Amino acid sequence: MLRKLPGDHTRDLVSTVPTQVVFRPVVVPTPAIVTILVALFRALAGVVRTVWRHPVACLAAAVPAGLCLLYGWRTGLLTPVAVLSGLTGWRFTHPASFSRWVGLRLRAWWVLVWVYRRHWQPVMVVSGLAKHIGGREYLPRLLKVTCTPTADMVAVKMLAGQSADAWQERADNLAHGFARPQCRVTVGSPGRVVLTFPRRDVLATPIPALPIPSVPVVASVPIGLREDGAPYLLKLHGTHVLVAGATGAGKGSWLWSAVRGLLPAAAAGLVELWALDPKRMELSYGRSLFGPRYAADPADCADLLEAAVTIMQGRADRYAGVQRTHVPTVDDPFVVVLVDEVAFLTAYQTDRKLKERTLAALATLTTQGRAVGIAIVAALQDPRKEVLSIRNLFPDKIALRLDEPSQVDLVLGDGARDRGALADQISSYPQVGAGVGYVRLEADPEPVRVRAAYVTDTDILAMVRCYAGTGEAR
Ligand SMILES: Nc1ncnc2c1ncn2[C@@H]1O[C@H](COP(=O)(O)OP(=O)(O)OP(=O)(O)O)[C@@H](O)[C@H]1O
Repeated sequence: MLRKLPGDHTRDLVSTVPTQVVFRPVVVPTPAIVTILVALFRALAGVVRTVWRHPVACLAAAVPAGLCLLYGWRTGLLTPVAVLSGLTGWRFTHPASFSRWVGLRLRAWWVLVWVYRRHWQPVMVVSGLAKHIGGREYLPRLLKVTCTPTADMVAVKMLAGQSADAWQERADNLAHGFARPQCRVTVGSPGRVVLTFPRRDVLATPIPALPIPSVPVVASVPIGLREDGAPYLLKLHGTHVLVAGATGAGKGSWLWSAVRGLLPAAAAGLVELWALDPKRMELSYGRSLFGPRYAADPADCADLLEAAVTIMQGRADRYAGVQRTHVPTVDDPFVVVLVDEVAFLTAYQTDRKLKERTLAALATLTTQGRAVGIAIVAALQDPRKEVLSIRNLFPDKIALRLDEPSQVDLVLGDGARDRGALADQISSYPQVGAGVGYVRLEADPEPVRVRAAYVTDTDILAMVRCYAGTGEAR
């Protein structure tokens, strides 16, 4: 109407204020039969849609109703009673499968209706994700809610032309709007985002040291848990990992969890664990696991790194034109060089020559080592470029508790904090926050929140008792 007669629209104006123009709706007289037919069609479409979307719920209502009509209310009542008793029995005998097939689905339906759909319009409008154009309101579409044991996942179709960044910037508004502690926004398929609202933090309490793998594992090592409760495996073979975190952030638990996971492979000769421990306070505790490949003095550390470079070059010469990737074997084991507080060897090293040797060896290993089976796992307190100029040579990064918001992007790369990596907000209370961090892998820009298991001194002593001598030169 307005498009056909552009001059007419002022006739329908009800009020204008500087920020808002309100139109009186245009009333078109319609014959009653048309209105009735439209209403009937809508009702029918609604019934078909409901049956299509919720077949089980419809069946659950239809069967007792049908039995009631055919055989009376006593028989009709029998079905829901039998179903309820069955469900109760299932709930108590197999809680895990009940939760997966029934509990979480019921919960998803309930939070869809009671939380997300009920508050959708006001939250979208107030957070600025809805749009008003020509007096009409356009809302992003709430597609589906699924529940995991720890979080609600809300799939959303964005408005045409909207970007995921706009949602990431309003993650805080969404969390408060739906009364959830946090909201993380991830990109689904084009035009869609998934909002993850954690209900309970599975990472809020320390995770005891994980069992030592029963078989040698090399590629991905069990480290701890992800925020969705799934086990977290850290890929080490074919990459290098930088773990950055303020003092007391729990960097040690990442290093020790990696060592613990690799011990069977080291015992089988498929992995060599090398340790550089300039502070002498971390890896020295399990020193006998590393045999002669342990160094604490900066000069010894530089020697050890150069020895790794020599191995790397030897392998590169042998592999050239023969093989392009490394396969761990007893003759060519996967070499994992653990470096605690790498800044002691680089930025804080006063001997310039030593510092240059160390940096050159680290840079050579991080640029050329992964294809020939050498990985560096380095821990660092201060992530500034002046402290570790080669930090970008580490493909995979982990940000544990950091002191300032700006440090998050320094560690994980631009935009990581906007994508939900709130490493500066991790609790400094060790019980709650030590070992917790955000992981950003080379292959995936979405940061994942993870907690490393806590390998205590007692666990390390037990590891030493079982595996001492593992690192002796073969
Ligand atoms: N994964 C963990 N879960 C629970 N508590 C932990 C964990 N990791 C470490 N802690 C606790 O936090 C304290 C500090 O840990 P840790 O020494 O590993 O930190 P750090 O980051 O290496 O600190 P620094 O850089 O000062 O050496 C430990 O003494 C321990 O009590």
